[in-house]
Amino acid sequence: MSLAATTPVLPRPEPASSTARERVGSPGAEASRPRVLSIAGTDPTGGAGIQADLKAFAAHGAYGMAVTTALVAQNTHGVRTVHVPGADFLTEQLDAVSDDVVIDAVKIGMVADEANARAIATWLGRVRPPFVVLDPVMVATSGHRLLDEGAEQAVRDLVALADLVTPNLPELAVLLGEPAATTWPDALAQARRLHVASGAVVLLKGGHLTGEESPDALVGPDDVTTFSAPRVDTVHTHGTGCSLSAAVAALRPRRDDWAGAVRDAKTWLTGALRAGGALTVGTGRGPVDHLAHLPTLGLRAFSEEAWERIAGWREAVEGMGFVRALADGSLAVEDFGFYLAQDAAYLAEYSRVLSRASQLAPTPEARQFFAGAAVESLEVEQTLHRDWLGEHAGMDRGAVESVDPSPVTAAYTNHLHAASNGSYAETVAALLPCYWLYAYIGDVLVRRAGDLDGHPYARWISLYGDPAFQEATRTACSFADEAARWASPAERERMLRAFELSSMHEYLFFEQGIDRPTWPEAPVGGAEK
Ligand SMILES: Nc1ncnc2c1ncn2[C@@H]1O[C@H](COP(=O)(O)OP(=O)(O)O)[C@@H](O)[C@H]1O
Ligand SMILES: Cc1ncc(COP(=O)(O)OP(=O)(O)O)c(N)n1
Repeated sequence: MSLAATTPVLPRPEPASSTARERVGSPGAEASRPRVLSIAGTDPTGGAGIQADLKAFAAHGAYGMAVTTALVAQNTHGVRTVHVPGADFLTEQLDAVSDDVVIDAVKIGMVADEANARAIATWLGRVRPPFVVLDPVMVATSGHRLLDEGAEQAVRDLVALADLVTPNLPELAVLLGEPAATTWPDALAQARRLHVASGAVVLLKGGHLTGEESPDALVGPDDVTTFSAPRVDTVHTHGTGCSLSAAVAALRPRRDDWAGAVRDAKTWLTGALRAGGALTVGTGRGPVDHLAHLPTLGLRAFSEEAWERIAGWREAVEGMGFVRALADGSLAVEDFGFYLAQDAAYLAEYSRVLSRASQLAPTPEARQFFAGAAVESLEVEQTLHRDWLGEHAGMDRGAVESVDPSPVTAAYTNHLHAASNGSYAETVAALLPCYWLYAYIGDVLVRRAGDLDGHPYARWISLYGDPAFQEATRTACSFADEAARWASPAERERMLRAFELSSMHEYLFFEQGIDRPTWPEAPVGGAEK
C-alpha cells in the first residue's frame, strides 16, 4: 500500500513569509550561527530526544532551541512512562519561539500523539522554516512505543510537509504500510516509494541491518546517494537516530545540499559512536559521545598535566645513583659502556617508533619533525655511541649493532611499539618522556657537575644539556598538546598512561647502568621419563 494511496499529500508549502518572519527579519540574516529548533520528547539521561538534539546542534556550531512534545521517563534501559502536556500547550511553545526568533532549520522528532502531530502540521503551515527535517520516531529500540498507535496517519501527513524524512527500517515500513525490509536493496526500493508518494527526500538509515558497514542513503529526485561508514562494534547506540537528524538539520543551512549535510553528520556520528562507551553513562544501552570531536574547554595542556603526573618519577630520576655518579665523574667506565650499548639498541627501536609517528602525523610539520628525529636518532646518536664504545670498550660497529637488549631495554621498546599500534596521540605521548626526561636529566647533570674541565664525561654532559635538544623537547611537547586537544577523554587518559609508563621505563633504563638486569638462564629440563 503506498503512502499516496492511503493519504492525500498535503500541498507542500512555499518557504514562509509569515507575519512573524517579516517582523523578526529574514532567514539567516546577520546571524553568526544557524538558529535550529528541535520539536521532540525528552530523555532525562541525555542520550536521545531534545537533550541529544541540543548537544548535536551545539556540536555543529548551531544555536539550539527546543519545544517539548512529551515528557518521557526513560533511561539507558528503556522507556517507563510518557506524559504528553497536550497539543494546545505545544502550539503555545511553538508560537512563543516563532513569534520572536527566525528559525533557520527545524528538526521534528517524537510527536507522541495525533493531536501533537496535527498541531505541528498547522504551525508548519503558518511558519515554515527553510529546512524541515522529520525523524518519524515511533518505537524506541528498547521496544517501547513513542507514538500512539492511532497516530501513524498523522505522521504520514507530516512526512508530506517535511523536506527531509529520516526513517529507520521499521519506521519506513510503517509509513508505507509494508513489512520491514530485511535487505539493503529492498529498503532502497521502499525509500524510493516513500519519496515518490510524499515528495520528501528520504534519508534511509541502515543501522538496523547487520554487516561490516552501516550504510545510509539519500533517496530523492536526483536518485540515490549512499553514505557508507564502518559499523562500530558497540551496544551504545541510544539516540543515534535523534542525533543524526539533529546534526543534519544543524548543518543544512550552511551546506549546498542535503548530501553535504548528511556526509558531515555521518562522519561525526561514527566518531561519536566510537567514543560512546567511554562515557560510562548508565548500565544499559548508553548514549553516543556528541562531543567526541571537540577539545574540552578548561582542560590544561596535556604536557602540563602529564609532567605533574610523573612528579614521583622525576624525583626518583634526580636521586638515581647513575645520575649522581655520572655528575661527579665516579661512574665506572664499564657501567657507562653498558648503558651506552643499551642506548644504541634502544635508539634503533626508538627510531622505528618515531617513523611510525611521522606516518600517523596529521600535519606536514609534525610528519617532518618525527621523520627528521628518526633519522637523527639513528645517525647522530649512534655514531657518538659507536665512537665512545670503540675507544673505551674496544667494540667495533658490528659488536655495537649486535648488542642484545637487556630485559629493561626490551620492556621499554615493547611498550613504545605497543603504543604505536594505537593512535598518533598515544604514540607521541609514549615517545615524549625520552625527550623530556633526557633534557631534564641534562639540566640536573649540568647543575651538579659544575666546571666540566677535566671531567671524564664532559662530552656527554654537554650533549645532554644541548640547547638544541631542549628546543626539540619543546617542539615534541607542542605536538603532544595539539594531539591531545582533539583527543576524547578516554584517549587523553590513554595518552597520560602511555606517558607515565614511558617515564617509568626511562627511570629503569638509566638505573640499569649501575644495577644490571639480566635475562634468566633457561632452566635445565630433567631427563625425559
Ligand atoms: N553500530 C553502528 N555503527 C555505525 N553506525 C551506526 C551503528 N548503528 C547505527 N548507526 C548509524 O546511526 C544512524 C541511526 O541509524 P538507525 O539505528 O538505523 O536509526 P534509529 O536510531 O532511528 O533506530 C545511522 O546513520 C546508522 O547508519
Ligand atoms: C524522546 C525520545 N525520542 C526519540 C527516541 C528514540 O531515539 P532513537 O534515536 O531512535 O534511538 P533509540 O534510543 O530508540 O535507539 C527516544 N528514545 N526518546
